[in-house]
Amino acid sequence: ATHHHEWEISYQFKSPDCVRKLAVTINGQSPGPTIRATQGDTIVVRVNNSLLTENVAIHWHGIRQIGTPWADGTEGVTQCPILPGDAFTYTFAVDRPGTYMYHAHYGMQRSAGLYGMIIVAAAPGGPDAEPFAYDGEHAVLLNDWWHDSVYEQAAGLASVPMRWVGEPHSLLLNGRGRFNCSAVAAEGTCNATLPECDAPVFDVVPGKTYRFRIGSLTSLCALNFEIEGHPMTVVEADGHYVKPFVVNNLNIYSGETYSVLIKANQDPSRNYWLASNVVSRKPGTPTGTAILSYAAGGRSPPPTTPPTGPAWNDTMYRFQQSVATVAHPAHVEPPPPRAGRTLLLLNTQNKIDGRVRWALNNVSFKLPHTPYLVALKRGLLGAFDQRPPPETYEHQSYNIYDPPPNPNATSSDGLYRLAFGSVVDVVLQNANMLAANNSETHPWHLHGHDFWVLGYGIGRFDPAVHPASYNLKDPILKNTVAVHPYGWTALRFKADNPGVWAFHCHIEAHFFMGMGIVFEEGLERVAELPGEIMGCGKTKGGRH
Ligand SMILES: O=C1O[C@H]([C@@H](O)CO)C(O)=C1O
Repeated sequence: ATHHHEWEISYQFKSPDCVRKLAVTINGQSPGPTIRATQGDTIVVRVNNSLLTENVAIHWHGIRQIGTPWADGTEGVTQCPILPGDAFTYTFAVDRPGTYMYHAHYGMQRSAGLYGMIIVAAAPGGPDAEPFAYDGEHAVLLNDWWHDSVYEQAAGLASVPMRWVGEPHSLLLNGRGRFNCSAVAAEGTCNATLPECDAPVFDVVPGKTYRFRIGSLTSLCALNFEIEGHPMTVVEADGHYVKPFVVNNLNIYSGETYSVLIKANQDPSRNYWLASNVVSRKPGTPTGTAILSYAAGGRSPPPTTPPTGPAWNDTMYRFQQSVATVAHPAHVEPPPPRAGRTLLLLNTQNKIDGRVRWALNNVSFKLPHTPYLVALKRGLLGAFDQRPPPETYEHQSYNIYDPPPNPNATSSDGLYRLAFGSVVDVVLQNANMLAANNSETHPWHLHGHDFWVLGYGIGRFDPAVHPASYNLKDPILKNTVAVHPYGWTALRFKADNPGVWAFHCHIEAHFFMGMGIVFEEGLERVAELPGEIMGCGKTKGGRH
């Protein structure tokens, strides 16, 4: 089946956490409408940009875009942005069942409210049929939210000295949160009685089993999600079935999705909290909440205090969940036994011309003005730096526990060109930031592929030692993975999807500050590019 959607992108006054703010909306909504389809369907979304003075581009997060690399929606990589007044049609297949998301991929626009969920049902009776059963289903999309505009945030990040975005004002569940209005200075901008910021309610019937699809598109925060009194069995991660394991609460990083099963087996005379809490950074934001409602409890808030989650700085707790996430025994897709090429990427916070930036092997990423896909197809060699970025760093001598000894870095828009069909390993090594005694969690997201997660460690990655302990038996396939503080994460993928693909930290501020790279593979196999991805108005695609 083909599903057609007509979207109008516009600014609207919204009060997701009871505080009025301009948000980028889809057909007046933030989050936007959930896209629902069945595996094998085609999605057609015509995006009309009514932002008046602002460009837009939309990325379909977790959808591999096989055969449609120009529909990945990554401004500067796969397309020119959609200009105000223009329309752009994204057409792509959803070839795998699972829980996915979409969001703006232009500047820091995702943080302005342009995001939503994609839910793809398994083809009935097919090889990807779900290896678990449930009676009902709910979806929870997690986010963090600031009252400052993304322009204030971006300008702050690019300033000397940098003005960091700081901790979010609110945590949102399905686009709703609740700010304490007494803390808002301006009269009339906070209204706690608006239905728009009422806690979302999820109904359950006693005795039944529910699937919760949970996604996070936070701009900054790693989150811990909990359903008070209801242990969760993890069954899906990023569209892949997981060997089931039970948690009382779930750590989820920006760009990840999970499905969990819960049994509605608690005292049905009351309600229970859904709670999201900041982890990995010292929390400065109240718990985000929603209500699990057994009918007898009506819509009323639970009688308890919302759960506050595990200790925010318990890295090993989160590490253990990462390691526990492996492929379901009946759905193991073994990785190729070895890679033809290995990239060792040191993640550091640096300074360039006084600006705080992030770098990989001391190169900070900047997006080119001409999208790579177009530049490469047309042989426009001057459109970006032709020198490939470095494949490794001084891994034997670099002390990841110290701030960078030489914080200076260079910036580049060069990319890694991969042999089509080759197997590539990437090891992401985390390190200390500019300030002493701190290393953050970075969720890395790869476009156009799922990768096998071969291993995690805390400390210095040693290429002579650690590959021997890789999980080649049942690694999970994912599109987003955490690199823990002072840790490393090893992943493997096949460069078998012709196109140009971004790979970056999914923290909005960090990609903006240069924390990403780009891969090209099989460019000669990319079909003729649709003119729509280039230029604007009547000159789009070089038409005259
Ligand atoms: O890039 C970042 O900058 C701040 C901090 O290092 C400086 O304020 C922070 O927490 C980041 O992740």
